[in-house]
Amino acid sequence: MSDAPALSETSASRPSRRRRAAPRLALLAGTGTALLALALLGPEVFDRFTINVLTRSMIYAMLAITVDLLWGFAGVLTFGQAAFFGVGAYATAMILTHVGSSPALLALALVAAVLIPAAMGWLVGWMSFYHGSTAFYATVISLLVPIVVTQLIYAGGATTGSSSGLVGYWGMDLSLDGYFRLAGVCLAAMTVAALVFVKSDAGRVLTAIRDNELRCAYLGLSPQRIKIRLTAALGAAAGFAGWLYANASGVVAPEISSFVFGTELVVWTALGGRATVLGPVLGALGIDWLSASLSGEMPFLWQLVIGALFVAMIIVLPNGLAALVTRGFGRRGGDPAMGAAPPLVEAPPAAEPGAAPLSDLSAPLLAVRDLSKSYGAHKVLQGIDLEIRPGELVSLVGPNGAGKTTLMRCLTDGDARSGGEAEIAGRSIDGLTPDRIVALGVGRKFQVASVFESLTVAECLRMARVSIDRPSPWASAETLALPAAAIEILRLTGLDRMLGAPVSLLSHGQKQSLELAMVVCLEPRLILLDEPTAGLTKTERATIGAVLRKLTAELGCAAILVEHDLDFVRDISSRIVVLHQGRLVLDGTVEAVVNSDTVREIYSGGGHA
Ligand SMILES: Nc1ncnc2c1ncn2[C@@H]1O[C@H](COP(=O)(O)OP(=O)(O)OP(=O)(O)O)[C@@H](O)[C@H]1O
Repeated sequence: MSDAPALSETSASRPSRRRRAAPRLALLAGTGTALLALALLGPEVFDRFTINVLTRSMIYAMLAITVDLLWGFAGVLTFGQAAFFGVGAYATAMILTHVGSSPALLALALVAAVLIPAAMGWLVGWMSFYHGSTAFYATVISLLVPIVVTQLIYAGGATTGSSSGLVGYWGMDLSLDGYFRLAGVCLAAMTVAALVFVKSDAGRVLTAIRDNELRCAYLGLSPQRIKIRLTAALGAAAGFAGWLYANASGVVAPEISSFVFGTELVVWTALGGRATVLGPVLGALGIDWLSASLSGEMPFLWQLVIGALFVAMIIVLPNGLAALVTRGFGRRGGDPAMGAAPPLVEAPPAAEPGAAPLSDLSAPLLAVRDLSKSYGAHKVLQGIDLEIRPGELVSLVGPNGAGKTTLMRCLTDGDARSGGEAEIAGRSIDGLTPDRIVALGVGRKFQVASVFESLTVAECLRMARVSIDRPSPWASAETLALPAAAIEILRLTGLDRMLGAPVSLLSHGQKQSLELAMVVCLEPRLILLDEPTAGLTKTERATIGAVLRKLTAELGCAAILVEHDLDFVRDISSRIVVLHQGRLVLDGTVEAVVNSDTVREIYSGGGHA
């Protein structure tokens, strides 16, 4: 793919890419070096009390990074990471207490401390993110899991040590300084790995999910599956931190798996700086160390002081401590259109999507029979029969509330309709989730532009290709490889000169065009467009019309266009279908429908069923 010829490259893109890569590398190198220096030189500088406290704080900081990846980057507010940490620590302490201590048993404890929380994380993820669950439900589960784990520890008797915990077992043969250095090196490694991951293309997927889960699903991704895997992986990382903690502290107690500790982790992450990686590290190190120091010096006042400090920090540094450190790194330039972006290149055509290949081009790409949809007793769609073939541009018109958007939903979510059949390229969509229907070759553009507000134009387009080009978990692709049709949309709308611009700065029309380009990036065979020209200028409308005509007439896609602008519909459609009060009342050529008395009656307010 990288051999493909460069089709477009703004004069600013290459130099600015270098400009932006430098601060990123500086941030990585600076963070890694600072943490390694702390790990290696700390024992020479600090007293024993500080070394003791900071060893624990650094382990907590590793745990806080897992909270940040889930909450800051993927948008899943979690109080449950303490449970995975506790399970890892207890698995270690129980093996070392009840089985014995040897290098082999320490290794066994490490395996158990990672695998058990990973399996638990997968189960918790599955319960939290099953199809149809809500963010609130996931957060409630994350509160319940630490409560259940803590209760199991209390009920465990001599096996878990109940409320007294476990103490007196032999961990690794390391001195206090040795544990400090080990914790510091592990924290440095985890921080750098997390920073590399969140800046990679795979890491951007988490931000995309946080921004707009529905759009992710309609780009062929499964946010549920991704979040389940993330929960399992971060459960394993928290378990590893638990293993280190059990070794370093020589004691485990039920409090380390409690939701109170889970909540503290969230507070540290928020005060340090959510979605920054550095934030949770600074938050955990700073607040845990400060709490430990103040609690010794002011046993009755320290919580009041810490509370006042929290309030002051929220007012003075709403973006967290990390904002102080990262202020000089990676700031975007003043002109959004001149932001860094990889050069555009043409991508080779993707492999045939999952649906049966269309050997006969006259065979329907979409076949709908007797489709119906009701909300309770309210029948929104009834007896819809529709067939669409490759190359057709079918406009779906009808007054407000006729059921047009509902029909689009029923064609892109296999669970949405109440009755009837719908097939894409001969394959029933029964029970298929939107991402699986996208894999059959369907692209959907929503009525209100559905893009990713926290990303740049180029990053949005890259997300649109993730289901086709597997993203790297440690790097950002050097080029932006898109289908020729998507590149043409970008050129016609001028977005090719704004690839580095943050989406939040785009106009309404630019967002509509960007979403259309993202849908076209999927190389769909059937495109569903819900009012793509709403709010656009005449020129922008003409551009979208030209693109749609090319996609259907020249490239053989089929398209269903929901549109209120009848002049636009007349100009570009090959067929018009009229929906009225949930029924398909007309299906014919442009001339036949436009001149029909039924349409005049419907649009003049008559035509009630
Ligand atoms: N989630 C829902 N629950 C209950 N009723 C709904 C729901 N979604 C849509 N409806 C109803 O279904 C009917 C059709 O709505 P729909 O949005 O599909 O119409 P439309 O033709 O797309 O209208 P518009 O042109 O205004 O977008 C409306 O009466 C609407 O109130």
